[in-house]
Amino acid sequence: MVKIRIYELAKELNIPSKELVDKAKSLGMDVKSHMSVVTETESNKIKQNFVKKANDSKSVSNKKAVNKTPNDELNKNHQAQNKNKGSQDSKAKIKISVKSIRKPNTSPQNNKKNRDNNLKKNFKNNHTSDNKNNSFNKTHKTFDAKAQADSIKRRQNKELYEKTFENSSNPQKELDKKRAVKQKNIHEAAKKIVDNTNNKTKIKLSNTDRSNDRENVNSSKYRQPVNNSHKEFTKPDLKKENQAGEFWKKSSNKKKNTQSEPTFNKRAGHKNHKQKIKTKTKVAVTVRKERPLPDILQYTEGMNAQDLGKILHREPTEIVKKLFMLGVMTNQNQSLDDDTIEILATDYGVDAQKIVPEDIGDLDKYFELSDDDKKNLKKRPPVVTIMGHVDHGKTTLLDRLRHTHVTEGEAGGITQHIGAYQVDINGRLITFLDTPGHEAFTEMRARGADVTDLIVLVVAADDGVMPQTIEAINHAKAAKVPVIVAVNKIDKPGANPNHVMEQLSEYELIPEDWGGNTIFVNISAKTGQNVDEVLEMINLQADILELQADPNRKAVGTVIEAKLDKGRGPVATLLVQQGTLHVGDPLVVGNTFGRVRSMTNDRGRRVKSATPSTPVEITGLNTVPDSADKFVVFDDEKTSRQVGEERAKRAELNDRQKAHHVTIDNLFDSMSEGELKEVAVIIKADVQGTVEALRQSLEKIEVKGVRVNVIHSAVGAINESDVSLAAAGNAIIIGFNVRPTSQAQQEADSESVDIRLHNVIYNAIEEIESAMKGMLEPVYQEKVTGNLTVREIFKVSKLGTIAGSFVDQGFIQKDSGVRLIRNGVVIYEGKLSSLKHYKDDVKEVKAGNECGLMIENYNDIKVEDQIEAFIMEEVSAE
Ligand SMILES: Nc1nc2c(ncn2[C@@H]2O[C@H](COP(=O)(O)OP(=O)(O)OP(=O)(O)O)[C@@H](O)[C@H]2O)c(=O)[nH]1
Repeated sequence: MVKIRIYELAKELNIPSKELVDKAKSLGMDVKSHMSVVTETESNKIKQNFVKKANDSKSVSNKKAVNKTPNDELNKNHQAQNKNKGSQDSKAKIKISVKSIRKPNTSPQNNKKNRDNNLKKNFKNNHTSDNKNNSFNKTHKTFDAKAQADSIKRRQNKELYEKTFENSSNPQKELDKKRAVKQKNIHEAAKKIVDNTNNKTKIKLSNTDRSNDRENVNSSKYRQPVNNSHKEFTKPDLKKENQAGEFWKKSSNKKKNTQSEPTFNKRAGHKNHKQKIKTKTKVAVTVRKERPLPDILQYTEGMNAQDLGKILHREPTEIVKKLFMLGVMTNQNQSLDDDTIEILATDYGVDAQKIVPEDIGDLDKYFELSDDDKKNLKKRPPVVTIMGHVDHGKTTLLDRLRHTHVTEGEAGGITQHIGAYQVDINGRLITFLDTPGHEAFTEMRARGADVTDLIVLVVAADDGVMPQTIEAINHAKAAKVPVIVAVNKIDKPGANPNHVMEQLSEYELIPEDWGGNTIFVNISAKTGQNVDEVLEMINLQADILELQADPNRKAVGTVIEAKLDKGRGPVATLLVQQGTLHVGDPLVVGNTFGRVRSMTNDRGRRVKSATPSTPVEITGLNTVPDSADKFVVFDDEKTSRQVGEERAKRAELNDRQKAHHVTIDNLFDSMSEGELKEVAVIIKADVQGTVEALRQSLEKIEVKGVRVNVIHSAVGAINESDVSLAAAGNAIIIGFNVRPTSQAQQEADSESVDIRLHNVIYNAIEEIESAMKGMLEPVYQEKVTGNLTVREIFKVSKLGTIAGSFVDQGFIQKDSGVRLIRNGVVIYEGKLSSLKHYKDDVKEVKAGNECGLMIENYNDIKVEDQIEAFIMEEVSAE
């Protein structure tokens, strides 16, 4: 037996299952639900029952169709309506859900209202048709049931809708809350940015700001201008969202230069975040608050607008603008002269003060005594150098002094050669430089170290004045150092001290006994006779010289000698000239620096300090200095390092430049620069007669303001001593019938000493004279070269007046000066602008020729005018 389920049958009959269940129950069938089964018979019974109903209604509708009544129309409409309604309902199901998602503003109440209206309408229509037509009533019942089902569905949907929105109302509220918080954060962040900008202090964002910003950026989606507050709960409409993102991106970009507007999407937000930082940086620069001007504009030479801007607390552009307004066209990097800076300062209403940077590399300034130093001056031992001719007994005398007064009384004391030593005579110290002879002395002088206070000139009584004696005298004179003459070897049988006195008188060393002021002591270095008297005389002379120094200040002095010791490193003998040198003192020595690590005196004893005129050997320098280098003690090692390095740098530069000495070629340059008021000359000749003749001739040369000073003249070859003297005294060596020794030539080359060799006296004299005169400022003299007569005038509108002239006398040149003379009166003086012979440009037109000439910037030339042509000629100084 075929059985059929209620819902299948309902489907077949196109009626709701429930209606069918009810019907089946009314027909007495055992049916409980739509899942209940009915037999085929029962099924047919139900079908028949429904078909009958349907036929009934069909017959009614057919009848109505024949007599088309308004009710039919209405029914038709009703059916159509219902049909539509059905489809609308099904759509409504979707619509509700969609609407609930997309258009939450369409409130449930509104929906309910609409649906109720529809229902009412349906009821109204149905009610009307019920009154009119019973069959319709039956149909209505069907529709009524359907409407009920729809109603239930709608209710369910409504509940679902409400439930959904009820549930969603909480997150919505939370979102609203969050949104409010984010909004607040944005405002705070914005406020911070503004504050930061105003304060100028903070360009970069703090972490907090950044995190806030990030949040703000994220929160931007909560700030969408969407009226539909439920949008977040729908399936995102990506297209729209992207559009919105683009919108916000754009709008954010637009607002980039104002304040940051959180962007829609995160990436854009991140990008914008960076832009925000940039924007803030930019803003911070532009709204920089001006700092007050300083009271004084302290500037150094060559400052530019940028440097001045920093000092004045102004933008360099402002400085440039201001200078422009003051009539100075410049840029930010261009150096400004002192006057411009002063004017600028005045314009700003501040005082200008130029600061001359201190030359840290200059050691000489530390040798100058301040007023304080002068208050502390105390007597100091004299520094003595022994000079004299070979074998006259210099070394013997030094040894005698050393052993008599140095090692004496110091059992086991080892005399150490450190280049200088001190002797004690009656409680007074005398410092002797240990290298005898004038070479070392001159070498020191040549290097700018005048450490010697006194010279002891040793002359052997049996030998008399010899060439090196004279050299020594000249060196002493050049150094302006007083001389004490020690006439030595008086113990020798052939000794003749008086003869020595006589000889020396010729060199302006006249004994006191003879009315002069030179101290003479007759001694025997070998026996020690009168050696102490020499020492006493030295002290006497020192008293006359009033040798003083300030022992309280920081030490300065000179290197006597220096070497590299294998075990101790650089070792230098220093002569303290001012102040007191202590172990541990940071110092600069020449072009090196260091700290006094150890200090030893001339007797090999360790000492902790050294007072003025004391020679000490020190260790602790970085490199070996040169003899005659100066040393200066500084406050700290940092400064000494700085100065030492600066000096080393300069020395390197100087090495590259050749030492400048006076030569015949640069003689006049030196004279006109004011370096020279006298030309120092050394004369060496083959015979004494020539030496004298040259000396006298040279000394007679008369050139305004300058004279020749023969600092040394002697017979013999030009030797190293001559060269070193010339180097020290900036002298020119003139050799007559003599040649320099190879060593002297080498030294002259290295020291750039000019040696001039002659064999005709006149030539030697003329060379010096012309060198002195020839480089004088050139004097120009006018020389008239020709006379012309103007014979014709050609006036050319674009050029001016061309004077057709005849050269009566001499010549006229293109670069000649011309005078236009009319009736014996000079009308105009100027230059030619063109000179032609016929149509050709020429350089010169001679007498007897015609020419066409034009005078520069002058056209008032008339026929019969005379033209005088002249040139300026250089004439040599008288
Ligand atoms: N009789 C005598 N001989 C002396 C005296 N002084 C030096 N002599 C001797 O003269 C010689 C030369 O003496 P030095 O002291 O070497 O002379 P110097 O001037 O130092 O010589 P150089 O170093 O060559 O320049 C030596 O043999 C000495 O012994 C003296 O007073 N009397």
